[in-house]
Amino acid sequence: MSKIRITKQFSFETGHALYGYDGKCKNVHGHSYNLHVTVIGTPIADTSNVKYGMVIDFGDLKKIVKEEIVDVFDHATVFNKNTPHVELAKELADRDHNVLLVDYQPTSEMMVIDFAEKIKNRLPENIKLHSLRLSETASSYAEWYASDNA
Ligand SMILES: Nc1nc2c(c(=O)[nH]1)N=C([C@H](O)[C@H](O)COP(=O)(O)OP(=O)(O)OP(=O)(O)O)CN2
Ligand SMILES: [Zn+2]
Repeated sequence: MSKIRITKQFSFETGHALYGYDGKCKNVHGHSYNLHVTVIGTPIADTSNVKYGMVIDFGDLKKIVKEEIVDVFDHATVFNKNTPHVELAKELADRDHNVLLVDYQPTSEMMVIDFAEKIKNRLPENIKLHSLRLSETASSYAEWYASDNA
């Protein structure tokens, strides 16, 4: 049976700031992020399986990505916890803002690496993460490919 890639798209609104950056993105600001998640596998051949003909039910993929990424990052502001931004984060959290501290500079590149690990850990054994595309703006995106990281 052929290997097939299937893709589901997600969007979420997230704030961030790039500590130490030499441009306007050092300021707290936000993006309407767009995430394409592509997995690869073999469509189920067992006619008695309710998921017959599917690599993975789009609904099951949606559940994983929603729980791991969308529900966590949507309407949160992300800061690198290894920088003085941790103080700003604490102030916001104390005022009941949704703050997310991560262990990296929250660029598209670093976020997509984080997302790849989180999604890979949740996929069934027979389904592999093929690639991710994270768009920060209409003209800027970062991609993670399993083949680049084998
Ligand atoms: N390699 C990266 N460069 C930049 C990132 C990033 O994640 N990876 N992030 C930023 C800022 O957070 C912000 O996204 C600005 O990006 P930019 O594309 O420069 O935004 P503009 O609004 O200026 O884009 P235009 O569409 O060109 O107007 C900066 N760099
Ligand atoms: Zn930005």
